This record gives sequence, structure tokens and C-alpha cells, in this order.
Amino acid sequence: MDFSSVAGEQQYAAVVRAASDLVVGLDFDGTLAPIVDDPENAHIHPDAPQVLVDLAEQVRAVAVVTGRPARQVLALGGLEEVGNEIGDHGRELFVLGQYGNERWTSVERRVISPKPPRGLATFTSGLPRLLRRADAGDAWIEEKGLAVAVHTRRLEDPEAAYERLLPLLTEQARAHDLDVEPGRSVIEVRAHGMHKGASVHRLVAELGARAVVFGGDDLGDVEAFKAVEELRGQGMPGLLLCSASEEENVLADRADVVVAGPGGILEALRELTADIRDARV
Ligand SMILES: O=P(O)(O)OC[C@H]1O[C@H](O[C@H]2O[C@H](CO)[C@@H](O)[C@H](O)[C@H]2O)[C@H](O)[C@@H](O)[C@@H]1O
Repeated sequence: MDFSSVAGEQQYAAVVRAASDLVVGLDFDGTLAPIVDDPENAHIHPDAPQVLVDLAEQVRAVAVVTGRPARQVLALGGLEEVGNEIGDHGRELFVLGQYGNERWTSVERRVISPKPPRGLATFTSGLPRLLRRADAGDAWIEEKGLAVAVHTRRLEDPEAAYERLLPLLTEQARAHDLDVEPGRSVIEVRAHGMHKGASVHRLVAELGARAVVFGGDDLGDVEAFKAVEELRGQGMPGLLLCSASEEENVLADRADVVVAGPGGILEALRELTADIRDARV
């Protein structure tokens, strides 16, 4: 593994030593699943299920922490089956959907979700008109229950449309007391307060973890990176993995290990798993 700094390499060694109490959080799109034009066809990398099962056997817990609805990511990732195998080894898989607003675990086996935020239904009903105003009437609207996302990837000029849409959506979201979460060719509108950083803190506290790893690729993962940095500040070993792309590199400077896309993330996780196993022997 190539580390960005000596400090990063030291964190890795400490994480390996604390493996029995280690929680590994991983983003889905762009980290476990390659980015594709159609979000409904974003399937997990074919090697990922086995990598997750092998890793889970060596650590306290593995969590997929995603902006997607939990049910959707369970289907796109084949994560119920992955959870079964992880359960067979006496470990637990967590799926924290909608930035931690939803929760599924391989032990509990059901999605726990709050009610949609007030204002979302009205905001969503006004969206088509807003998109037309921004000359982006063909942008794809993804209704996620607790949030709504506007995708520009399949438009003729995705970047220009994104730039036109972002201020308009931000203004309207504020007017409806909602938050905006920008991402890779996507602008998402959702409730205040919940983000991947809060999910990481909550999971670490719930499981009494003594070490943490997080891997991500996009703006929505910044809060999770900050959470790991905060935990490191309190003395907990923590490792940050960045799935880098030409499209979005916001995490690269903060990461201990920067790799190319989901393939690189899986390679890093295989190495981590092998090093933990070797350290035990
Ligand atoms: O937190 P994540 O698991 O990374 O989810 C973030 C968003 O991912 C999805 O959109 C992204 O992936 C699509 C498929 O590769 C791609 O077409 C799109 O441009 C990306 O932004 C998903 O559709 C969103 O709901 C998630 O919030």
C-alpha cells in the first residue's frame, strides 16, 4: 500500500493492531460500485462481496455508509447475501442509508427509517418548473423518500447545467428549510442534521470501537473523513482511504491512502485483511 505520509503509515499499523475492535465504514457509489451514467444500474464491483466478507471476519464490524436509500443499496450491492455470509462468521454488516438516516443490519434485518422532512413534498412538486427555469428540464429527478436528488450526468452539458442549478436549488431548499448536498453530477436536497460524520461517530460509540477506517470518493464523504480526524485527535487509530477520480478529488489531500476507484479500494482492503490475519498468526 502506498501511504501519503509517515503518519498515515503509522495509523495503518495501529489500526491493524486494534483490528478486533475496528469498524470499517465504506461509501457505496464511486467506492464499492463504479460510477455509471444510470444510477439505477450502479452495481457493486464484482469482487467486492468476497472482499467485504473476508474483511468482516477480521474486524468488529463493516458498514456501508451511503447517500442512497438503504433498500436500494441492499439490492444493488447484493448486501443481504453478503450480510448472511458475514453473519455465518459471527460478525455484523451495517447498511446506513440516506447519510445515516436509515439503518439496516444483518442481525436486525429490517430498515429503520424516520419520516420524510416537512417541506420535501412541496419542494419536489415544484422541481420540474425549477429545472425548466435553469434550462435543465431533462435532468433526472431521483425521489429517495427522505430526500430528492437532481442528476445532470446524462445532460448534453452536465457541468454547465450543474452550475446553473446549484444556486437555484440551494435557494429553494433554504426556503423549504432543507439542506443541499452537492455530489458527482448530482445535487441532493434533504433534511438538516444527518450526515456521514454523525453516522461514523454513532457507530463507533455504539460498538465501543477502538479503531476506525473510512473509504470514500465524494463531497458527501467529507463529514465522515472529519469524524475520523476528530477521533484520531482523541487518540483513536484511524485510516482514511480515498477512491480518486478525475471527476472529484476533494478527499485526496486528507487521505492516508489514495487509490484509483473501486478496484483500488478493494485492493487496499484485501491488503488490510491479509495484514490483520498475518499479525494474528
Ligand atoms: O454516498 P454514496 O453511496 O456515494 O451515494 C451518493 C449518490 O450516489 C448516486 O449517484 C452517484 O452515482 C451514480 C451511479 O454511478 C452516478 O450516475 C451519479 O452521477 C453519482 O452522483 C445516487 O444516485 C445518489 O442518490 C447518491 O446520493
